[in-house]
Formats: sequence, structure tokens, C-alpha cells
Amino acid sequence: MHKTEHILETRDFILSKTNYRPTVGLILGSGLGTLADEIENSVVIPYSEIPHFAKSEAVGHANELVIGELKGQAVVAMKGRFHYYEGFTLDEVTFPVRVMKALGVEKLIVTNACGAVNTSFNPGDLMLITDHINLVGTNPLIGPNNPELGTRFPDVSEVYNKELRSLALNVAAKQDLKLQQGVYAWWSGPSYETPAEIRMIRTLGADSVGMSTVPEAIVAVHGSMKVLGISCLTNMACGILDQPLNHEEVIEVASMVRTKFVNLVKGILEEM
Ligand SMILES: O=P(O)(O)O[C@@H]1C[C@H](O)[C@@H](CO)O1
Ligand SMILES: Nc1nc2[nH]cnc2c(=O)[nH]1
Repeated sequence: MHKTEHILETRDFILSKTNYRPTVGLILGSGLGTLADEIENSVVIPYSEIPHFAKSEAVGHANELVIGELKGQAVVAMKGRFHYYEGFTLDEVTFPVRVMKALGVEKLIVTNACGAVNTSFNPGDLMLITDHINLVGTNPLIGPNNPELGTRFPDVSEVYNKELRSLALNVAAKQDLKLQQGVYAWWSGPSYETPAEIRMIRTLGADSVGMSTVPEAIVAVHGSMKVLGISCLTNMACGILDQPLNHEEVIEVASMVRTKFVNLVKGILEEM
């Protein structure tokens, strides 16, 4: 359970570092952190300096909170996130979402690099997350509920906000950008999936699979935030192509699609 006093202590620490009062939060996944470099008049705070923040070691992540302005919005961005597979508790993984809410963030854009399970998708595609499937058999809200943060049994019938999704689709259309849509399955990792597991995940109804995003989205909805999820499909999931998977390919493809990803998110911010 997240303690209110910890959240407020961290909030006050961050507010002491910037005059911005962010209303939009960004969680930037593997290889997608460069968007944070475009934030103007930014204050950059290493996670190591932030009270109650864990310290991430994931490759392809920086570990900095960046606060400033982007396309007219006051934003707070996580350049680097915490993953369950790194051994963090789900409280540690999702604590930054609580802090964003306490800072005044009402809209959260969560991004990730993930594998394409739907064979009509291609590496390099961007995918708007329409819903998620939690395959990890645990939940960030397990444990005592802090009623100051949200209800005991939150509704998750619309985790990925319909209005924000249609806004994203409109922006993609204006940019003549092919934006896939699909369901994201959370697989703990750190091993990728076997071919049999990908066949199972497809049978269960998922279009993509990754190692993040779902815990953050659940906590955001628990805190009544509006969530938009955008995935960068960096590879065909295991077993679809006759080749092994590796993280270097994930980072390489994410950097190849960086421009269209950054332009999409900036376009969305402009219209939020
Ligand atoms: O933070 P995301 O979900 O983008 O990072 C994914 C999951 C692992 O960290 C890594 C696997 O290649 O990319
Ligand atoms: N679980 C999982 N995470 C990923 N992140 C990037 N690609 C993949 C993948 O194929 N599977």
C-alpha cells in the first residue's frame, strides 16, 4: 500500500524544484526516452535524488524525472521506468504514478516497447492500447487499500480512456500515420515468451505483449486518472519469425520509429 505521507513528501520535494504544475504525465518506455529531451524549460531530477523512488537498472532507460513544458502542456515525464522483472515490488513500480496524481496530473500517457502478437502488425508499428490482459497473476493494489487514494475494488471496464483514444486516432490520421489498435498483455519477463506462450497469448485475445504498463495503468485508474497507452511494436513476438529475440533489436527498432512516436505524442499533447 502506498502511504499518503510518502506521496506528499515526494510531491513537495518535486514542487520545490520547479514552478511548473504538471497536468499531463508521461511514462516513457525502452528506447522512447528521447521525447523527454524535447521538454522545454525543463528541470531534470535523477530518481536517486527523489525520496521514496526506487532505482531502475533496465537497459535503455535513463532514470530521470523531467518536468517542463511541451506543446503548451505542463508535463512531468519519467525517462526510464521501473519493471517488475527487475525485482521491484509493484508498490515501487507504481509509486511515481501516485506522485504524478498528487502533483495534479489528471492525464497519463503510458508508453512501452513490446512484441507484436497479431500477425497483421509489423515491427516499427505504433499501437494504441485499447485494453489490457494481466497475465502476471498479481496486482499492484494487493494489500490494504489506502482509501485516500482510491476505492477497494476499482472498476477497470475502461482503463484506456475512450476520449483520449479517439483524440490519438484523429491526430494519427492528420499525420497520415498508421496507428494500429490492440490489446496489450502483461508478461512479467525478463525472459521473452516461448512460441507456445505466444500462441496461448494470441488465443487469449492479446495483440501485443510486454513487461510493463499494466501495473501503472491499474494504479492510475485507481486514482481516477485518464490513461492513454501507446506501444511501439519493436519485434514480432517469439515464434512468428524464425529468429531469436534480443533487447538490442528492441532498442534499435524503437530508435528507428522515434520520430513518428515523438510527433504522435506531441500532436496529442497539442490537442489535449
Ligand atoms: O519499459 P518497456 O516495457 O518499454 O521495456 C520493454 C520491456 C523490457 O524492459 C524490454 C524488453 O526488451 O523492453
Ligand atoms: N514480453 C515482451 N516484452 C517485449 N518488449 C519488447 N518486445 C517484447 C516481447 O516480444 N515480449
